Amino acid sequence: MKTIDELLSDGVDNKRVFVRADLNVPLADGLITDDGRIRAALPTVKALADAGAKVIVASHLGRPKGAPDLAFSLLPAAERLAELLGAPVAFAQDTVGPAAHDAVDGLQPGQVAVIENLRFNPGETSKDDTERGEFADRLAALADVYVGDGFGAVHRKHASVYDLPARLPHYAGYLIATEVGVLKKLTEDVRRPYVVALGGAKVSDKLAVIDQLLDKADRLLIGGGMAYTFLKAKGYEVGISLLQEDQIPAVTEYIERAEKNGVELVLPVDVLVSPEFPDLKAKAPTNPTVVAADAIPADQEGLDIGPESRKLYASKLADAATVFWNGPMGVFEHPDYAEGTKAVAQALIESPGYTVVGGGDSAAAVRILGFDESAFGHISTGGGASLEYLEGKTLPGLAALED
Ligand SMILES: Nc1ncnc2c1ncn2[C@@H]1O[C@H](COP(=O)(O)OP(=O)(O)OP(=O)(O)O)[C@@H](O)[C@H]1O
Ligand SMILES: O=C(O)[C@H](O)COP(=O)(O)O
Repeated sequence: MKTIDELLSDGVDNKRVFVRADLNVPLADGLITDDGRIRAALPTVKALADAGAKVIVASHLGRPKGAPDLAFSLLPAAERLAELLGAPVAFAQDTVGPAAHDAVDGLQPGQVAVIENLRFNPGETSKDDTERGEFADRLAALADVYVGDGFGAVHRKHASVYDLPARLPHYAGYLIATEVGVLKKLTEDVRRPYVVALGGAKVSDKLAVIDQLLDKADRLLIGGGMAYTFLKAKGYEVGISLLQEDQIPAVTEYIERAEKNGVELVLPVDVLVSPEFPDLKAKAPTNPTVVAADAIPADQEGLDIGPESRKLYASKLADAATVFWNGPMGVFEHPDYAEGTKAVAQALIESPGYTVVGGGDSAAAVRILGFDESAFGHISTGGGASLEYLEGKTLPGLAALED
């Protein structure tokens, strides 16, 4: 993989450089609630601008349906990028149309433009190679060189991630180089005990990584919405908690394999329950009840790990030499259900080992809950991407930068 340093040493003065970043930041009422991914894009954008390139920054935001939808405009991200760069950033209201070409044509060496959300075009995410290729051709017309730096999206076989680099000289940006370096350590020469904490809501997305980790990790802590599928597989009732019924056979096999492989699989011993999902906007108090994990009432939903589980998980993290954590332990967006996630974050901070936070919502949770980012070994910008890397999958956005 050629890196941006090679590009910079060859010289980029006056060249149009397309940077595929991941500026997919969480928004509430049009305001960015966590700008971590924009800050993570800065080293590459700055280095290129400082070297005199005309920098075109492109990204997706959310999952619009292949057509313009202002709720998913990249404008707030472009404005934040300008603030962080301390320099004006042009914004094009389309992606490959006249506005994008005007914005690029108007760039002087050292200036930056952001083009509108790539996913406003059906070609970006199309499963059809020709449709994706046609969109990639139109993107390629904007630039002379491609820099892949959107680590959070490298697991997507999308036009700007996979097809575009094949059409331009391509290089990996600083963020991708850093992220891959860290994850490589976890797959190659991990220091033990290696403890993995998994939570969040997307059980089916995370099953494949559990499958892999059963051969690699020494201890696996399960929390968040996915814990209830495990508790159900153990024969407990889970009330109206998040449950992926169809995954129970797979999870049952994992529980058996963990035992066989000597992997310690740790499940919550108590949980916080409530009759309904909390209002994440108003955040009104909900008076949750603590119940044992095997005694969840039929009409209640488990929304966080309980106080005994918090202590248990912290103790299981205390002697780790390496920790990988992905997915919040509860519905941390509501203060009544943030304690489990806080306890795990705190345990990582106190851990003497090397700690990696695996992206997406967990990284946002760390920052939103007020933890100091520098207290963690590495906070990845990619949730799904880091998990797929650990699964050992070929990631389209990395493969495309390799040849
Ligand atoms: N017990 C629970 N019931 C329902 N939802 C939960 C529960 N615990 C956590 N969540 C939700 O899980 C969501 C995060 O899950 P997700 O799987 O997306 O995490 P992630 O892997 O960090 O993020 P990403 O996939 O975006 O990188 C949060 O919005 C949180 O509210
Ligand atoms: O948030 C993410 O994990 C990345 O930006 C990828 O977004 P996606 O899951 O919508 O492809």
